[in-house]
Amino acid sequence: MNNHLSPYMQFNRKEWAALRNAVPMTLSAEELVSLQGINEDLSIEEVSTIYLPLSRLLNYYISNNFTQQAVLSKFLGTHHKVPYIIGIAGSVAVGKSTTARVLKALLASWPEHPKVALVTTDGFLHPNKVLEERNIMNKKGFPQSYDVKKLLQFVSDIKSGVKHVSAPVYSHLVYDIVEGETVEIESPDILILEGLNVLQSPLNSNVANNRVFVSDYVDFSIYVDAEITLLHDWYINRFLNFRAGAFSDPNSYFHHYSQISESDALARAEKIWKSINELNLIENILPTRERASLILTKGFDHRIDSVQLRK
Ligand SMILES: Nc1ncnc2c1ncn2[C@@H]1O[C@H](COP(=O)(O)OP(=O)(O)O)[C@@H](O)[C@H]1O
Ligand SMILES: CC(C)(COP(=O)(O)O)[C@@H](O)C(=O)NCCC(=O)O
Repeated sequence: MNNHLSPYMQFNRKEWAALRNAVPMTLSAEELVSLQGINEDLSIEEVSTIYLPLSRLLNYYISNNFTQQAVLSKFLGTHHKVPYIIGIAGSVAVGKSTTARVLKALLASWPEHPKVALVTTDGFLHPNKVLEERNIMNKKGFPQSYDVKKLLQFVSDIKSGVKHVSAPVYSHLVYDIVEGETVEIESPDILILEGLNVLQSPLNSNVANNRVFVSDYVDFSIYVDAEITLLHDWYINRFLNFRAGAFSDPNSYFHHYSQISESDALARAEKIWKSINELNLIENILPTRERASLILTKGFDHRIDSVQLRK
């Protein structure tokens, strides 16, 4: 059902899936296997019902953008080619990185084989050392925990056509920035920028008098949404999975949680969710949802129930 006053066209799962029929799409057996490697819980039905039509839609937008750039090149008499940036935002544990990795694989499998790079904004968090000095370890993921200036410089370099750009790396397992590790970006056609802050504005950033937003550089933005109770469950599950994987790895931040009882670890995870991630969602992430070009709303089991596309 479409509400005339809403800036979005609304599709339920069935309506969105039907769009796929208008443009037949197939994936090779090899491509399906490689997608399953991204996340073993990701269903292939979900990929073909939701993510394939989405990648098809993005393909249209991106082709259109590249055609416009070719027009500009003709007009200016120069070679004008700038990467297309797709932003993916949403709560901690909603599935941003899984969505980003699926889209990366699908976009790269088009016949044109565009070069797709993926960067997560976690890499632009201040290292734990700085968060500790500033006494904001309990604000990790909040606007003040990011080096926004560095992040803006990164996206600005990409959009200015700088050929070689590098981004710092964050590890969930180490629970910190990995010193000396970077992702190297070499003139991609498409950059997927994933993180809870990609739609945030200077109003909640830590750069005084800054008038530029990360989203100013984003061509198409996706907000992945779900009810808080589901997000809570997905966060706790992921925490317990990290804990289970950390029993034998003393370098993992979660190793500590593998040394205490499961119920104590669970109580700790509940507390972190409530006092940090849920609070951040309500104060800083959810208010950015209506700035997105597209909203994917998940239900039980990460199944996408509805899609809203900006008119
Ligand atoms: N489409 C999906 N189907 C099944 N499980 C998923 C899906 N997307 C994410 N998950 C699971 O949900 C949890 C959070 O996903 P993740 O991609 O790490 O979220 P985020 O990057 O938003 O923090 C992980 O345990 C992941 O395996
Ligand atoms: C590093 C993060 C801010 C990033 O979020 P994500 O990539 O999981 O969406 C988050 O995972 C986090 O560590 N939050 C702080 C509280 C905690 O969960 O430990």
